[in-house]
Amino acid sequence: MTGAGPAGETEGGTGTAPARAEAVRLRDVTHRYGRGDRAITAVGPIDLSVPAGEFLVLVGASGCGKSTLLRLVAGFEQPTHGSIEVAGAAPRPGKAASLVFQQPRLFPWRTVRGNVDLALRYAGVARELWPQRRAELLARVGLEGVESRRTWEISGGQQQRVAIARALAAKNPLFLLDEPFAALDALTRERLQEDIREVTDQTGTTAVFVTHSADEAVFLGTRIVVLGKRPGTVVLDLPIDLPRGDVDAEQLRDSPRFAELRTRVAHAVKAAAA
Ligand SMILES: Nc1ncnc2c1ncn2[C@@H]1O[C@H](COP(=O)(O)OP(=O)(O)OP(=O)(O)O)[C@@H](O)[C@H]1O
Repeated sequence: MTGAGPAGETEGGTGTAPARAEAVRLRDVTHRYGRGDRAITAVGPIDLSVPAGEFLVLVGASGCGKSTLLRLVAGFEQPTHGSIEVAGAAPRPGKAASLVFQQPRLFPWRTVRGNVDLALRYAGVARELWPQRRAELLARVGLEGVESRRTWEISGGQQQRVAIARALAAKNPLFLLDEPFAALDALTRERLQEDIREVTDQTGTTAVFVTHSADEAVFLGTRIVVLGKRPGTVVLDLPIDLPRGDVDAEQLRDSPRFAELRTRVAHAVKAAAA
């Protein structure tokens, strides 16, 4: 990775590993809402480079501009200043990335099957391949056996799994996730954290994930960026050196290194918000 903001603290090696392709690049990005006296600067200036395959977690106090940053990367907003590239080009709304929000945003009149099939249709998958792809996706997110249910007949955690399956359907190399597990109970949240960690590791998907939780950030991220209070700039850019791949999640959460990193992140968030 490269590029904390000028005031930011950056950690990590000097980089002898071969350079990975750049999934996302923000150059001197600032975003303001409104005009004149009513204008507020939501975020920036920010310089950030996200290599392909990284799981970047954005943490920061409420209102510091995390969601704004995600919307900019998704192409839903144009930065007031600076530039953004996703895979080397300006982000195209709806095409740049797959998005997962706090609310699953499913189509309630459709079944689980119908919701996933719609995503496959949007992704341009040939209809004859849908049953096989759908089965793969539902197995991947641990949702076998509920295909025929309407979305209101399954739990909140299952609904979020459908949302993740839909996001995976597009085979998009970039995932943007805005507090996707915030509304779930602690146990379901932990299970989904484990699943999204595994799925992104296995598929090599680049992720930018927004959360308020230092715990969630340390468990998920290969790198954590803490934003200061509005307008958010990078105050800490921390590579996470916890093991990836086939790990025992419980052991990982209980490890001294995990606790150390969690404290570090929590302190940085608190100090930045003060
Ligand atoms: N569409 C908008 N129009 C005007 N102001 C906005 C708009 N969206 C966000 N803001 C303001 O920009 C600032 C940053 O908001 P944003 O939602 O990006 O922060 P956040 O860090 O994601 O907050 P939270 O953690 O509470 O979700 C806030 O002051 C917010 O009120």
